[in-house]
Amino acid sequence: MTGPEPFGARLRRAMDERGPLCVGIDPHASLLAEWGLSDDVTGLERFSRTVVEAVADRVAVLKPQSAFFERFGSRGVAVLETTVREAREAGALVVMDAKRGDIGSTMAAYAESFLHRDAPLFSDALTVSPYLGYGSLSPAVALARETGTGLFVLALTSNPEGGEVQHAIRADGRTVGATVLGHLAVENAGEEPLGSFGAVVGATLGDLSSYDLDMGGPILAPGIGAQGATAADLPAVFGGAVRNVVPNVSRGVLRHGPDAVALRDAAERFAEEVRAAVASV
Ligand SMILES: O=C(O)c1cc(=O)[nH]c(=O)n1[C@@H]1O[C@H](COP(=O)(O)O)[C@@H](O)[C@H]1O
Repeated sequence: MTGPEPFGARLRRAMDERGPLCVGIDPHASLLAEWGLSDDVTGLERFSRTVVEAVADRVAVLKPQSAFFERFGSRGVAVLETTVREAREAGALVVMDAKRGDIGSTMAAYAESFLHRDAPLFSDALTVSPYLGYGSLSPAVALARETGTGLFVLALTSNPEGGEVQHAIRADGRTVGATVLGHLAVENAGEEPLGSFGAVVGATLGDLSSYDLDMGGPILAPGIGAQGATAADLPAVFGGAVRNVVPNVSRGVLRHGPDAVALRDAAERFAEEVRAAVASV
């Protein structure tokens, strides 16, 4: 096979070697204050560097939340560029959480911003919204295939408001969320050991046995910690698909800063709980 190694294969290896935990880099103003940092670019830079130095050499995935960097304009985006680069250099895969979604021709530009090899914000994967129609994402799918990167498509989100759209029943009797999962199954068909086109499915959602989560790609599962889910919930929520789950914890880890050792210990506790939960299935 020619071309770069696909994201799904790289992610599977990282999950096997490091465990599947994803730590979110979400520099909320309230966390900057708790860490004794100023709510400005200097505080943002210190916060992000501390998280990267504490955990990027041990967790499979880091997920910077773009909004908390964009808040500071171009200088915040420059910090985001450095964060992505340093996290990748330390061996973590970076999922850029920017939740992009637009009509196809504009979607192509969003994809180039994060998934083109020469982009300053080049990341291993990007979160995207399919709610302008799944097909609107096709330029991002095409570029991801070319550059060996991936997408995480919002399917069943962790927030309580998501249901009015995602659980809505279409004319064919399927829910909108199930339809998104179906598109991803087609995208990932035949990809071994794991497809590159993942779904975002909240860990907060309870029993999802009415959904076919086995769509051949990874499942990014936010909601553990601050939103109330625990690692122990994962088997009940995801069933057999739990082996493809990348659980995300942001504030649940970040609130242990600014001490790097405390951050690392918190991430390792979550990683251990996740390992035990996955092994129980
Ligand atoms: O795509 C996401 O990452 C995401 C999807 C979703 O359904 N719910 C959700 O919480 N997220 C993100 O996951 C992170 C959760 O943060 P904590 O609640 O602090 O662990 C935030 O960056 C959210 O934007």
